[in-house]
Amino acid sequence: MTGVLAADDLAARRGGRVVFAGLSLRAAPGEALLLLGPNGAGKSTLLRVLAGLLRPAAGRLTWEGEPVAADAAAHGARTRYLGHQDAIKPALTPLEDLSFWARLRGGDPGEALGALGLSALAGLPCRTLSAGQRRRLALARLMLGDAPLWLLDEPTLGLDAASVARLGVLLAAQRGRGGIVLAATHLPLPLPGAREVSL
Ligand SMILES: Nc1ncnc2c1ncn2[C@@H]1O[C@H](COP(=O)(O)OP(=O)(O)OP(=O)(O)O)[C@@H](O)[C@H]1O
Repeated sequence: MTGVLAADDLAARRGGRVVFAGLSLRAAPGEALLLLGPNGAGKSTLLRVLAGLLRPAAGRLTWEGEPVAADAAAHGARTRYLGHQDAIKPALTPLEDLSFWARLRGGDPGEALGALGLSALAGLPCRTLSAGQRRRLALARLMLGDAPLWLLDEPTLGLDAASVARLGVLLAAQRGRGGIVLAATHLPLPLPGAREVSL
């Protein structure tokens, strides 16, 4: 499940305004990149471009040397994107949520619940979850199916210390099996040896 992500001379525009230009990066199997910069610098925008959700205004984005735009479905399948919104249906339970995604992607919903400390909440409607519990459920989805590219926008927002440590275990496992992690953050993340990309 390994591969190299490369961006060359990327530019992105939001609302008609250039947010960044001339941005290049490369992430090899097992690597982690931290996207840093002030509010509005373009970190979320860059993650959306890398996820294939936003077309770059200029530049080239490749996976294993092939343009990702040439096969958007393949890029979607290899990517797990965690945005600011947790995209959780309030009527479903955490187990139902993860079971839905497991049917699409594979993996074990019970294991994913346990990894984020959510087993005791498995049968509650998601509308009753706290903000941090919802974030943990969104993070638990990362465990379903092996995707080589994880793109995470403020993954620790709202998490308690124990959950940050649990996330650290997930991130280390992803890198250990040759996956890539790119994370935008204003907070310290459990990503030892991550390279920093400043916007
Ligand atoms: N949907 C949109 N329409 C127009 N402009 C947008 C849109 N989304 C973001 N922008 C603008 O693009 C710029 C970059 O926003 P982005 O969310 O990528 O920044 P960020 O670095 O992630 O910020 P933060 O640290 O606050 O999360 C900002 O100036 C923002 O106002």
